[in-house]
Amino acid sequence: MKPYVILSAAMTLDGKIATKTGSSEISGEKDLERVHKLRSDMDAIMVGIGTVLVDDPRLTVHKVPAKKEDNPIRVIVDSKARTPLNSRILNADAKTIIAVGNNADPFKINNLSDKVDVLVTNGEKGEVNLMELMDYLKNIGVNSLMLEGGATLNFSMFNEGLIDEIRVCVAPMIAGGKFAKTLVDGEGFDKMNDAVKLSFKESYILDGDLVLIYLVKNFF
Ligand SMILES: NC(=O)c1ccc[n+]([C@@H]2O[C@H](COP(=O)([O-])OP(=O)(O)OC[C@H]3O[C@@H](n4cnc5c(N)ncnc54)[C@H](O)[C@@H]3O)[C@@H](O)[C@H]2O)c1
Ligand SMILES: Nc1nc(=O)c(N)c(NC[C@H](O)[C@H](O)[C@H](O)COP(=O)(O)O)[nH]1
Repeated sequence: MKPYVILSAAMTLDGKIATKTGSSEISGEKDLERVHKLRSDMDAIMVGIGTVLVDDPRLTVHKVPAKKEDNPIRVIVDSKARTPLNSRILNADAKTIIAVGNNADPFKINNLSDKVDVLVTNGEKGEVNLMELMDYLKNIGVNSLMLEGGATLNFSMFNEGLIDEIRVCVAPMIAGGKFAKTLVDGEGFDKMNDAVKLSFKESYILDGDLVLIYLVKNFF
């Protein structure tokens, strides 16, 4: 069992979601409003620890008018319980769940547990078991989940067949750089035959940004 998962991201025309230094202001104002409306429509929002460490995101609805109840549950994929104790995702603006791996330091888990819910999962090599996390979320009533990156987590989620839909903003910019993060990094697939297949659903322009929506053809 799993929630319906929408991958939401903004990238430059050359597919980068951040520069090599981690700078990632890509969407225009109109597009950010679209993303925050989507946040308010979803039960939960998930990012990887890499994104928490670089961006210190709030993961709340703050670009369109909203009440506290409109904020989705925040889910962090954090194998080693490295979330800093002063991170904004630990504030009281929304419920937060931190999923860790089975090798995470019990002391760090305890510190995080004082502030938010911590779920210990049994993934390979101490990583977060994403299937187990999806099952847990669905069981607590999360029917829709917005995946907001980053590049590494996006690949794992595709690799395990857990993404249903993609909504990506393509901004009229080129960032370049072989060390810049792309929409999907991770190990990648060996053969184009193994690439995730998509079907086009919709596209539109918001100021200069192109919004593309695709459905994932899952064969799992
Ligand atoms: N433009 C956008 O839409 C957008 C959105 C989100 C993030 N970003 C950018 O992406 C960058 C961060 O991406 P990233 O790839 O470094 O980090 P990430 O956010 O993808 O986090 C990856 C980390 O999660 C942990 N993890 C635990 N279990 C895992 C599993 N099963 N699979 C994968 N990861 C697992 C690992 O420690 C791994 O290194 C930042 O620069 C951020 O600004 C951009
Ligand atoms: N759609 C989109 N356009 C962007 O230009 C951008 N940088 C992100 N990136 C998403 C990522 O998860 C960021 O970390 C949060 O957007 C941080 O900001 P918040 O405080 O949560 O609003 N997403």
